[in-house]
Amino acid sequence: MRVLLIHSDYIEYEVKDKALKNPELISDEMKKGRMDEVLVAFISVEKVDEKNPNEIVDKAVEEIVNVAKQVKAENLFVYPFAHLSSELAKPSVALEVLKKIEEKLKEKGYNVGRAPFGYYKAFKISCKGHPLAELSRTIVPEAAKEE
Ligand SMILES: NCC(=O)N[C@H]1[C@@H](O)[C@H](n2cnc3c(N)ncnc32)O[C@@H]1CO
Repeated sequence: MRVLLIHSDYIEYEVKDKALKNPELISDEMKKGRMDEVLVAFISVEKVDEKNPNEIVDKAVEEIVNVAKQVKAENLFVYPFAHLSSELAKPSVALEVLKKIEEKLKEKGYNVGRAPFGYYKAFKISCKGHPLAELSRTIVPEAAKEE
């Protein structure tokens, strides 16, 4: 999994078109969204993550929470982003992983938003620009490390 973390004044998105034959079913209210004072996690779920999705979910949550505590962010935004890797997991696995990350972050008490999966989206983001405002993480299952 590749994660790009941007501590932002805001992020806003608007769904434009389907990017998959069967994108995530969404309500009209999910077609646009905005979150303020937010740590945005752009996430590419990778093929190697299919070896142990649950482990990847837990590791991603741990990484995101660590950064959220450092930048004192209470609002988090999970953004499906297929552009951080050339070896992507299949959409069915990726969506489940992203949903579980969202769910576990909520369980930890954060306000969590998530952009719809399987769409082209317009988005605007305002990076805060402080030294920890732009971070990236690569997360791999333990099983993959032994190969
Ligand atoms: N910016 C627009 C976009 O990325 N759209 C992507 C994601 O929303 C989602 N998607 C598909 N596979 C993945 C994956 N492995 N990881 C994350 N998202 C995925 O499906 C769209 C087409 O790839």
